[in-house]
Amino acid sequence: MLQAISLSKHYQSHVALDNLNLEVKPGQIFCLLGQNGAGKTTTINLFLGFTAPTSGKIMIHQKEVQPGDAETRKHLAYIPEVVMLYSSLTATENLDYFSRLAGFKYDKARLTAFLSDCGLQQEAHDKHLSGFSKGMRQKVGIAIALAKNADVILMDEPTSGLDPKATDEFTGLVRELGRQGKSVLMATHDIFNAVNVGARIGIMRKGQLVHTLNAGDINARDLQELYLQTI
Ligand SMILES: Nc1ncnc2c1ncn2[C@@H]1O[C@H](COP(=O)(O)OP(=O)(O)OP(=O)(O)O)[C@@H](O)[C@H]1O
Repeated sequence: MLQAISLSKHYQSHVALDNLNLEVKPGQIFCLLGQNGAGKTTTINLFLGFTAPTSGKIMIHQKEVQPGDAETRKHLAYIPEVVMLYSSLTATENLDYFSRLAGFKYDKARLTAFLSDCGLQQEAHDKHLSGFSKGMRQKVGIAIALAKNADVILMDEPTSGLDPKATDEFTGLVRELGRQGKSVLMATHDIFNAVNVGARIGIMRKGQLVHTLNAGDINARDLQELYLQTI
């Protein structure tokens, strides 16, 4: 479980996050919406322990996150807008390498199963990443998160630049992560996708979480209207 408690982050006199409270339960997908500069990436970076809060607390499984803390990082996986992988290695080699870094050693059959479960076509498994589309890289990124056995997955605009089919496939994978009991916090600009995938939706403005709602209680059109009124 993820919690932000009265979380604030200041950069000199600039307030990037202002007393943010949010919770993502196991199996829950939480989509964070907000204009450029609203504070979504700052929130994710604080959960990742990349930077320290000015005040307030970040909790992962009831344990406070300290910047650079290896213990809490074990539970986390991160899917950024562009997943950084080794272009000169194949999909299987990347998965093997990052799994080992996280302390897991899998045989070839298991590595293949992770990649297939994430929808990467078999013929791509042993190809170098240099020829992969963004959607294919995102699938390898999710496979790494699964292989790492992370139960908290943080995503920063993971569908930006994906075509509608790749976005739909990605959405299916994220829903599956939720079914497996993972907590997913996703920053996105994609209102339709947020309604489609998100159990909870938060709208941020100027570092504050202004609205939190259930995806089931709103359609994309009404959410867009609320979003435009909010920002
Ligand atoms: N390292 C930094 N130093 C100074 N200001 C920063 C730093 N990082 C972020 N900010 C500022 O904090 C605010 C929040 O930025 P953040 O990147 O979290 O927004 P965002 O909602 O993720 O935006 P986007 O949708 O463009 O990714 C912005 O005003 C940004 O300029």
